[in-house]
Amino acid sequence: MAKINFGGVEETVVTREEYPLAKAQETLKDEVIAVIGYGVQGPGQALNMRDNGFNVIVGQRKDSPSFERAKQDGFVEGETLFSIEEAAERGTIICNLLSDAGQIAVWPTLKERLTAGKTLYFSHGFGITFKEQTQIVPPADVDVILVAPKGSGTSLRRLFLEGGGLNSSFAVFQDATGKAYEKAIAMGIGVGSGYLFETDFKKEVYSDLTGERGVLMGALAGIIEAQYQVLRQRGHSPSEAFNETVEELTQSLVPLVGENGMDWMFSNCSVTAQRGALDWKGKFREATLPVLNDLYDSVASGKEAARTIQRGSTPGYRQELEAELKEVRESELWQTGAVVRKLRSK
Ligand SMILES: NC(=O)C1=CN([C@@H]2O[C@H](COP(=O)(O)OP(=O)(O)OC[C@H]3O[C@@H](n4cnc5c(N)ncnc54)[C@H](O)[C@@H]3O)[C@@H](O)[C@H]2O)C=CC1
Ligand SMILES: CC(=O)[C@](C)(O)C(=O)O
Ligand SMILES: [Mg+2]
Ligand SMILES: [Mg+2]
Repeated sequence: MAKINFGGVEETVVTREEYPLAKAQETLKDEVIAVIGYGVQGPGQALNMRDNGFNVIVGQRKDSPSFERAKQDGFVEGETLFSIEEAAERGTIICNLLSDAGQIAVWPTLKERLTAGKTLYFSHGFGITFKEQTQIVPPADVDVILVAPKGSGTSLRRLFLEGGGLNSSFAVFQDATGKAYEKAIAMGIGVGSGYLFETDFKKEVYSDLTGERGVLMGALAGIIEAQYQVLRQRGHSPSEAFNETVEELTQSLVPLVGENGMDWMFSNCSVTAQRGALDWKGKFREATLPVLNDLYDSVASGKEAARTIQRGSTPGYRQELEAELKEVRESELWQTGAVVRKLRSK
């Protein structure tokens, strides 16, 4: 296991060089990997594992669009595609890739089929960490492991097809067989991870829920809306407000941050921009710190989990969610975005 120094702090990281695919195949050669749930992570992980030569079956509610999608992806009903019950019965590694709220309803079904020596796999620390709310308490004689790709299942698949890998966190919650750690790493390689960063279930879910509610999604969407609103109210046209808020961010500046860091992006902008950005970044940091601390408290207290579960188990919730997304899509800001996206010259 490589020890890598991150800005002065040493952490354990597994690389594909030290744990090559052939080794992962050897570790898991006798396993039947049952991917339960075929939403976003399900397809990404199942297809990558299948292409990597693992024995993969899918369990999904019959008569659902996702069941049809699994068929279209080449899983064959009765051979590699089953009901959730049957896949869980057949699987020796049961990958719980249902939505976090959906995992609660299905847990009794999975638990019954988690016989001694099997492995329960998650891509989120949610169900285990918030066990008071989810009632997900695995039997003591099974291994419980986690591989959480740090990105969308869509990106996991796309990167894999391009020959790359998305980095993932991995963790062991329960090691009944003495092989849980090895299995977690092998699964991480199997699903198409690049590098694997060691964590625990609680740290994974706390950081993940904070990240997606914060900078990655919630804060990003909120700050974009705020700046667009200010520019529009001060008389700027939709296209100008959008270009200076989103288009330049995604097309020019954030790729530079990804390439070589914040200072690299800054140094590729004018000194005027650099002066202003350095002066204002502190104000934005101080303004958002209390919000981010509130957010972390809400995650750590279980409030965010409670809301996820409460909303996620309400009938018709997916339609409600879609209606909320539609409102975003149909706002002037994102309608402008749709037009601006068509005006990209490639
Ligand atoms: N979406 C992503 O790319 C990422 C997701 N994760 C984690 O991976 C896991 C799976 O997430 P997603 O793929 O987003 O899930 P999802 O929200 O797309 O749902 C997965 C599947 O669960 C099924 N399902 C939901 N409720 C059910 C119920 N009551 N009974 C039977 N089936 C039910 C749905 O039909 C769907 O096929 C979660 O723990 C999530 O936090 C981790 C990293 C990224
Ligand atoms: C894609 C991902 O890693 C997220 C944002 O945490 C999620 O979809 O839950
Ligand atoms: Mg995440
Ligand atoms: Mg998440």
